[in-house]
Amino acid sequence: MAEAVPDTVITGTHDAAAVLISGFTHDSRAVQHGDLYAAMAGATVHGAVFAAQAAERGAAAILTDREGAERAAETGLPVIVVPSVRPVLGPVAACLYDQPSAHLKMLGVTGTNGKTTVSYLIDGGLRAAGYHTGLIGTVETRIGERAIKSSRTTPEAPDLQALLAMMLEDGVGAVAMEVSSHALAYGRTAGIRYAVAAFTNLTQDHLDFHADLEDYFEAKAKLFTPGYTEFSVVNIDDPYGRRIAQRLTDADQPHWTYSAAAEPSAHWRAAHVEPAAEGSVFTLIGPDDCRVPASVQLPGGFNVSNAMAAIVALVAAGVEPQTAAAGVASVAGVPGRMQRIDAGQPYLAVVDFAHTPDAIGTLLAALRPVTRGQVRVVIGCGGDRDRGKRPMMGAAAARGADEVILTNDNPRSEDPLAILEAAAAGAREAIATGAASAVQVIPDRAEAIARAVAASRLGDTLVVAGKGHEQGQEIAGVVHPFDDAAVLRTAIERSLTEGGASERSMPL
Ligand SMILES: CC(=O)N[C@H]1[C@@H](OP(=O)(O)OP(=O)(O)OC[C@H]2O[C@@H](n3ccc(=O)[nH]c3=O)[C@H](O)[C@@H]2O)O[C@H](CO)[C@@H](O)[C@@H]1O[C@H](C)C(=O)N[C@@H](C)C(=O)N[C@H](CCC(=O)O)C(=O)O
Ligand SMILES: Nc1ncnc2c1ncn2[C@@H]1O[C@H](COP(=O)(O)OP(=O)(O)OP(=O)(O)O)[C@@H](O)[C@H]1O
Repeated sequence: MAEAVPDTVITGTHDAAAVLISGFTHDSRAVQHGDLYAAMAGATVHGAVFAAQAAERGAAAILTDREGAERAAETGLPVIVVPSVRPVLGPVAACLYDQPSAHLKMLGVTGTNGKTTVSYLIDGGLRAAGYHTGLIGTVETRIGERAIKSSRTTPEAPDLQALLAMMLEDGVGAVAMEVSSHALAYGRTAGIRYAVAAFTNLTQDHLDFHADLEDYFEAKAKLFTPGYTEFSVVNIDDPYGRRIAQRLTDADQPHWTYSAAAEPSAHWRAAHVEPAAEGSVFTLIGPDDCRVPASVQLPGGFNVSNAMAAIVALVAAGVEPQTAAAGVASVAGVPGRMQRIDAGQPYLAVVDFAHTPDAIGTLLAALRPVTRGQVRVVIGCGGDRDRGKRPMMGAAAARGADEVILTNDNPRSEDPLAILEAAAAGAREAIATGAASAVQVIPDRAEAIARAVAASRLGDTLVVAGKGHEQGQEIAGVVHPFDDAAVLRTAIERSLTEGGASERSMPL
């Protein structure tokens, strides 16, 4: 390992060179017998504080920096001291697990919105091409048919490399994975070189973590450089995508651009787009007179863009265009992303994960053309995260929906009413400047959903947004079971039994 990481010093009373390492973790609470424990500086505490705990749990050695060296040495374990721990986590983990990603076709997706959706669509295309697949992202990690719940969008490097090693052992040939900006800023994917990386879009999010939008952009832009990827696929309908494409052109790096808005300069364009509540049909036009009939089972124009990202990435990874399009078309749905809830009600009911101002605006705009009546949205904002986006989310909801019910998302450690007030202020501001929306605040999420269901009529659209696939609601540090899809379905079923109005039993 000392060769893999420059400026490494190994200390301790043992013969460090002879120590056998069987696993690797950055969390003392997860240490297992024989693990290397990475003790690093965090935003709140230095991991070396937990060196003794790691030793008690059976750690074989400690990897740390100069700041942590003394505490780590007190354990009596061999200590590997590097200038900074985070940047070496990926290369060290890759080395310990024998470079699993070198034997896998890796496809990475980044962008503020669409990572999960595009990853699932890529997975569908890879399966159609005959691959045994792996999937890593916000909703779950999948190794073939086996699903493991995710706690991060992109796992920390030791966990990520361990997952890739498990995939390889299971016979996985290709992996679709989400690459978050946190992962790029922290180097969680260091040690992986992607065959293809795709960029969907960039709008405001995560400004609790990134200094500003430019810092957020530069974190994402890293993925589209030769050290990270062999080939880039970039959405040039997005202004930040255009900046990345320009950099790739200037540096003569291999890439394809795509545009759902039929931008003539794009390598890949969508034509003859037919949107419907069930999804969209379109023709994909690409280089060398390539014309592929394509479709996506997820409603909304932005899902045409997501389908394009997936098909183009698959083709860049060597999949035949027709096979890629057929695989993407075969994906029946993505948990909590434009997920239709059908319980026999005469209106469209959808659960969606939109939790940024842009995603809410895009979501509501996409639902408007497939709605004959009113668009109604139930939405809240998460606590302990980007505060600046709350009024913007309230405003986006008020501009896009006829009726907005503001409710709790995951307030976490914050005062739920203060979060709701910030979102309501944005909604009021939007109404003052022309948005024609009725806004009410119902903090209890189940009650808000029930009230929205009670108000919904034939031809309306009801969307419960913000929590998507999540199975819990975090209030004051406690996670209570809560599943938007289940709560919405139950509320609809109850309203149909209790209501009985003839209007309610009519087909959509
Ligand atoms: C903002 C952020 O990403 N923070 C990450 C950061 O936390 P931190 O710097 O505060 O760490 P810390 O609490 O000071 O602890 C320092 C070190 O001591 C260790 N420790 C701590 C306590 C203990 O008992 N034992 C122990 O070993 C920690 O594992 C850590 O290595 O380092 C920790 C260890 O690597 C991460 O778990 C933690 O992710 C937190 C939990 C998190 O919520 N991250 C989110 C925001 C995130 O990464 N999200 C992205 C994107 C999502 C999206 O696109 O929507 C994702 O990829 O999931
Ligand atoms: N291409 C897109 N453009 C704009 N909005 C989108 C796009 N794709 C999805 N969305 C919206 O963003 C929400 C989140 O989508 P998705 O989970 O695929 O993105 P993500 O990047 O993985 O987000 P996260 O990392 O927060 O999970 C969706 O529920 C939808 O409302």
